[in-house]
Amino acid sequence: MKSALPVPRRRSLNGKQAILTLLIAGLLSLVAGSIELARDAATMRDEVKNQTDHLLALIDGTAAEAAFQLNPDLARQVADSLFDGDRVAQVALRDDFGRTMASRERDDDASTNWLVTLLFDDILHYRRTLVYEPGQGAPTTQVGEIELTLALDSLGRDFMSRGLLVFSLSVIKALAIAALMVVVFHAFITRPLLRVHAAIVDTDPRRPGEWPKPRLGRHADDELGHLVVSLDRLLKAFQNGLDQRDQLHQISTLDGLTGIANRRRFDGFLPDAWQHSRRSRQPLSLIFIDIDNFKEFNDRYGHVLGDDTLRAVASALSNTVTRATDLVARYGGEEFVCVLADTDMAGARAVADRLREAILELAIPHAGSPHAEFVTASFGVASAYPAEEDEFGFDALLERADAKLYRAKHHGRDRIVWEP
Ligand SMILES: Nc1nc2c(ncn2[C@@H]2O[C@H](COP(=O)(O)OP(=O)(O)OP(=O)(O)O)[C@@H](O)[C@H]2O)c(=O)[nH]1
Repeated sequence: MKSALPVPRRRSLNGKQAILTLLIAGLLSLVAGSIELARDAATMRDEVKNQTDHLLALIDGTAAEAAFQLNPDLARQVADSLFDGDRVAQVALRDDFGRTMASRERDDDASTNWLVTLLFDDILHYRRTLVYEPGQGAPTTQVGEIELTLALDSLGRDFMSRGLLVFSLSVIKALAIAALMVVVFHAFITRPLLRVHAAIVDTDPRRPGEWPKPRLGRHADDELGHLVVSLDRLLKAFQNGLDQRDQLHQISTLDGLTGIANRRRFDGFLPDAWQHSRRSRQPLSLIFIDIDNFKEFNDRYGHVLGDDTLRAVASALSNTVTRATDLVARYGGEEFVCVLADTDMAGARAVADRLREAILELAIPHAGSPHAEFVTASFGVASAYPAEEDEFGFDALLERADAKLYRAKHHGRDRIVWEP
């Protein structure tokens, strides 16, 4: 029967593991990306300084020549060559008196962000003194200067596009490692764990010792393998406990002398049979059986033979009533009771006839019996169709069967008395 309890929504261990790993990976990739970005910014600063120094070194001779000759055309050519592209915002070439010989300037975008300003503001400006070397041992002369300012917006654009690439690559690397970790963890840890979980879920709680113990292969020697071994021991011990409980329960419901069901078993069985009949709207019958003049038998043949007789009668009764839904029990002393499920009065009388015959067929001598030379028994039969509202009617059925048995005894024994 299915439990009516609400089944809690199961969350996937795999899913949790994947989300957690991705979260950690995301966090790590942010940190790693930022570090990469900082390193790239430092590299870019060095590159920009070196390139600019190199550029200024390249034009240094020509610029000095232009300043020395006070040649504005050459000075313009120098300024133009430096101003090529968008990296330079402003360039000016001055003679030794500070007069501007050539200059170029473009508007720098003022909206450049704070990070770019912070990173590059201190390497934007360059000023070089122009020195003329006449050669042939003549002394060098200072002839002017060249001033150059780099464009912050251009540097910012370059840095942003490089940074985006570096940062994206770092994030992609971290995510790829995380995905690999998810797959590896799933294969090595989560999947075997889930197999243990599935095996426990599939275990029949009534037969825990027969659980489908998972084979974990390469995990046999590690903690997972030990977990399965410990679980196996635990479930087997649990199974032993259940088996012992069942054995004790069986022993406690069996009669020690005859081996058939005892009074305790009968007391539990009758109400259940009654409820079953109520539900299925089937009749239920009861037969009380009492060996006749058994006191006399004991007195004449002794208790040992008396016990043998009780065993033989019990065996005859249980061999006659063989349906799984019926029960033969020793009610007490030399008295037996028989519960017949789904059986009406006619059926119960037929069973009682067969039981009487079975006892007679034993042909156990009973010299002291006033009415027969063999052991006989008296029978009281009662039957009922349990009504839906009659939950405890089995007590009345018991009383009625007992009353019939009393009448059978009263009317000379060795007989079956039934209702009405
Ligand atoms: N050997 C033996 N005798 C038992 C056992 N249990 C009950 N008895 C005997 O069964 C006898 C029952 O005697 P009564 O109740 O007087 O009934 P009865 O002699 O059979 O007479 P009716 O039932 O009226 O025919 C008693 O002598 C009990 O000692 C048992 O386990 N072993």
